[in-house]
Order: sequence, then C-alpha cells, then structure tokens
Amino acid sequence: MSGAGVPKIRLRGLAKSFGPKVVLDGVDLDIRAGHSMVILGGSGSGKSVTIKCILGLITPDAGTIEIDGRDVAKLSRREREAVNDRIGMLFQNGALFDSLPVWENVCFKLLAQRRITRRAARDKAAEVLAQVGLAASVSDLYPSELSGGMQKRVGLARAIAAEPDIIFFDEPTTGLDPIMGAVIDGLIVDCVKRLGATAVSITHDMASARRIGDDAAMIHRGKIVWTGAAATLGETGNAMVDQFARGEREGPIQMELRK
Ligand SMILES: Nc1ncnc2c1ncn2[C@@H]1O[C@H](COP(=O)(O)OP(=O)(O)OP(=O)(O)O)[C@@H](O)[C@H]1O
Repeated sequence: MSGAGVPKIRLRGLAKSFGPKVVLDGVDLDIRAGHSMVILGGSGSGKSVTIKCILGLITPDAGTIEIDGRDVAKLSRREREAVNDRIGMLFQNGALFDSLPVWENVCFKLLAQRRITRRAARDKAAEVLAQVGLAASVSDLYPSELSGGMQKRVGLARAIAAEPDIIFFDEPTTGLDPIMGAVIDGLIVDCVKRLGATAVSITHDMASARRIGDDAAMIHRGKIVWTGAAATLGETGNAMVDQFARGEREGPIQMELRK
C-alpha cells in the first residue's frame, strides 16, 4: 500500500535517446495512487517510450522510476517481476492471441503463472467478461470472430483479470466508432474504480481523455510541459495544451514546426 502522499508512480529526470535522437529529455511526473492519468502529446513525442520505461521494457539512460516509493532500478529481478505482476495493460490493437479462445486470452497471465486451473479459468473468464458487458457464450469464440469493440472489451477483460493495481491503456478508443469509444471509456472507468487501481492512459482522443482522466499531462520535446485536471483540457490557459486539445492548426506548436 502507498502511504499518504506517496505517488503510485514517480518519474524524475527520465532520459532516453536512440542514437542521436533524444526522445525523453528529463521527464518529471507524479501519478497519484488510485487516480487516472492521461498522457497527451504529438506523434513520436515519447508517450509509449515513457510507458515502456515504467514497464521495464526499455532501460532509461538516466533518471529514476519509483513505484510505491521504491526505485525500480534497485529491485531484484524477482521483486521487479512481482511489481509487473501487479500491472495490467490494454494494448492499442487488443494484442489478443489469435490461436486461443477468448477465455484463455482473458486468463492468459493467470494460466501462464499457474495461479489458476484451466477449469477455474473458464469460470473466472465468464465472471470478468460479464464485468465488461460480454456474455459467457463469447468465451469459446476466437478473436477473429469478434468485432473491434468486442476485441477491445476482451482486451480490457484480460487487463483486469489478475486484479492489477496499475493499468496502462494505450489508445483505448482508437479505431472504434464514437459511441463504442464512449462505451469502452465507461467500462474503463468502472473497472478501474472497482479495482481501486491507478490508471495511466495514452490517447489522442480528447473526449476520451476528459472521460477517463482525473489528471492529464502533456509531453513535448521530451519533457512534461503541463499537468492539470483532465476536465480542463481545451481550456487550461496553457496555449500549447489548449491548441493540442482543440486540434487547432495555429498556435505555439505550429510556430515551432515552421522553424
Ligand atoms: N526501440 C526504438 N528504437 C529506436 N527508436 C525508437 C524506439 N522506440 C521508439 N523510438 C522513437 O522514439 C520516438 C518516440 O516514440 P513513441 O512510440 O514513444 O511515440 P509516441 O509519443 O507514443 O507516438 P504516437 O502517438 O505516434 O504513438 C519516435 O521517434 C520513435 O521512432
């Protein structure tokens, strides 16, 4: 458990370059426990690289990542694995395994870690599918037999099945029609609340950002240039953030691109 005031995730001076290309240039960010943070930024601004650093998939060149107040670089491999076991992830394209039926996809992590029998996994899958509004009969279908919205729901069910306390959402509404996007956002909010989890989302969809976020942060040129309430997006008073949130061609970001 986090103590009062200790962020669930704290990034300080996070830096990462690929060859000569500086992607993260000193990212400082606090993500509050039990809250939902939305990370905004242009294409290629380093949102995914930031999340991959937190997940331990990319090693930063400099800076620290603390989860529950502990510097993850100082954890043993076993401790790091234990941290990752408490993290769920909804990938942009669902990333479901085509060769496995829905129920095995949903309980993949629990089965792989032998935390559940195959029989119990079927029951667990039905229970979690119900939480994302899918009937138990979907359990035996394969991902190719599902619509995009259903695949997203199954991906969400998989992300929450192991009852994580941190969940990452990578562009959860991309590729969905606006109504299905709103439905998925509602499910995300419900599931995160039910688990009492900390959520971190990447999205380019401002309506979605306002719906799922408590807090928002904008990354630009490898740094966090603004943090504030997600509800204020578009009217933050920060010209860069408001331009981005409103999708306006003219503004400080455009001026920089012209240089
Ligand atoms: N493994 C890698 N090797 C080399 N360059 C990389 C690698 N991963 C990311 N990059 C580069 O880092 C930059 C930031 O990538 P990242 O995927 O974090 O962007 P993003 O903000 O998530 O963008 P988008 O919104 O388009 O998904 C890009 O220029 C990308 O090409």
